[in-house]
Amino acid sequence: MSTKLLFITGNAGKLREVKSILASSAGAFDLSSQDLDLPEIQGTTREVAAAKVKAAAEAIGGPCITEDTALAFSALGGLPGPYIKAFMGNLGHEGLNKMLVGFEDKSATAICTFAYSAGSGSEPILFEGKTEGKIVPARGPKNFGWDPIFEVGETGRTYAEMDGEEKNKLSHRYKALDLLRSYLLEQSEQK
Ligand SMILES: O=P(O)(O)OP(=O)(O)OP(=O)(O)OC[C@H]1O[C@@H](n2cnc3c(O)ncnc32)[C@H](O)[C@@H]1O
Ligand SMILES: [Mg+2]
Repeated sequence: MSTKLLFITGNAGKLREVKSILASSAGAFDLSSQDLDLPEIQGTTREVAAAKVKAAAEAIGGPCITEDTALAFSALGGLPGPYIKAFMGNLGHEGLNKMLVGFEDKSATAICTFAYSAGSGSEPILFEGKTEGKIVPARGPKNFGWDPIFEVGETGRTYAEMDGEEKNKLSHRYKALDLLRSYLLEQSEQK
């Protein structure tokens, strides 16, 4: 029997990647999604993720998952981190590069935190994936967020320069989702 997964997100790029990453677990998951406007608190990536899935589970009244993406610049002590959406929206690719002018260290960590709640009132469980890289002037198609300015590890390529399959093998999202997938498969075996 397949495990039902309700992914609360308003982000089409996330949903596309989650579907394609889970496609390798043929038939194990029955994924649906819903867009809810949830409050996102201030705090660490873990605090933000836990609060979001709690709010989602209360609104839905049942089990669900949420996902939070952070982009942490080393030179800025981990900022913008969970606030990357506002920085990206207001400053764009060029502005994000300009934030690091004056710093030699352009390294950054992409962090994905999936949060699972078994239902309203139940304690969230978090699954975290990280991919190291550096911030560079935009290269590649501008389809998804800050993909064009994040050059991955030693690959010499930005996320945007990779095809979906390649990004989904090494991305922050893949690593976090793989942990969530293992957890859910174990749970369903125990039933
Ligand atoms: O409804 P939710 O799931 O919260 O979707 P969101 O778009 O609000 O997403 P976040 O709060 O997690 O903010 C993360 C920001 O980073 C962007 N982003 C997320 N994952 C990304 C990825 O893999 N590559 C590039 N940009 C990404 C995303 O578009 C947002 O601007
Ligand atoms: Mg959001």
